[in-house]
Amino acid sequence: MSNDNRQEAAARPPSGSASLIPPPDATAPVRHPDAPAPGELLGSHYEHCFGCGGLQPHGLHLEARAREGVRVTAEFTVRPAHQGAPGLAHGGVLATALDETLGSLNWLLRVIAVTGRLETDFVRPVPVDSVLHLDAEVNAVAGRKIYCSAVGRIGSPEGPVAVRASALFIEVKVDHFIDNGRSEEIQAVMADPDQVRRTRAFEVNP
Ligand SMILES: CCCCCCCCCC(=O)SCCNC(=O)CCNC(=O)[C@H](O)C(C)(C)COP(=O)(O)OP(=O)(O)OC[C@H]1O[C@@H](n2cnc3c(N)ncnc32)[C@H](O)[C@@H]1OP(=O)(O)O
Repeated sequence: MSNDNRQEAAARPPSGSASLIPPPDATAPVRHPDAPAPGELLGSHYEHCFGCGGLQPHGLHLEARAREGVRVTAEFTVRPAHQGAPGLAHGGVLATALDETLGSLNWLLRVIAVTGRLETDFVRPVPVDSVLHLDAEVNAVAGRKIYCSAVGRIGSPEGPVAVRASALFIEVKVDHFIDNGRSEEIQAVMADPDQVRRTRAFEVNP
């Protein structure tokens, strides 16, 4: 793709399916009064998470930071282990970085929500050793449905757009994990007061 065509693609709004368009009765997202302050690092929701967990040796180690409103930013350094084509990031890894950044918006709403749908536009290849600057926000909420979007830019927050995503997150109860997760990990989490505290931080009515 030529540079002109890439610029045009970056300027285009993401082409989303109908289920990613908020319904007419959707409302603006509300930042929870106890949400982390703008500028604060959000921390990991689960230390073994592939996206953000510090104890996950194969993970992306994303660290998201709260911003004003219902918005977060994160940086992701593309390592050789993240390659798809020679010297370039794998698209699935980039989608994971977007998914994790979008998931961290949970901290600002203080709800527990999982990805129902994630649509990604890959606008430009991302070379190994690039730092991808991710910026995600919640656009609207309708009942349990959280409509959000994210963009990733190469090299700086003002750098060229490489990826965009639109997503629908669905609010769930803690039981979603207890009922569906492997019992080994669920029991380990429940026995760890720090992990219980982290999970509680997402709940509006703990
Ligand atoms: C402790 C904090 C944890 C934070 C984790 C963040 C990590 C990063 C984010 C992730 O990667 S999460 C992991 C990947 N996602 C999943 O594993 C979710 C798997 N899917 C499910 O468990 C269920 O399908 C889901 C909970 C999403 C929905 O099932 P439910 O039975 O609760 O809801 P339901 O199917 O009734 O749908 C509720 C509404 O959402 C809509 N919906 C659900 N899935 C949709 C979908 N895929 N596309 C469009 N709309 C969808 C659905 O149409 C409906 O709309 P209406 O209320 O208007 O009728």
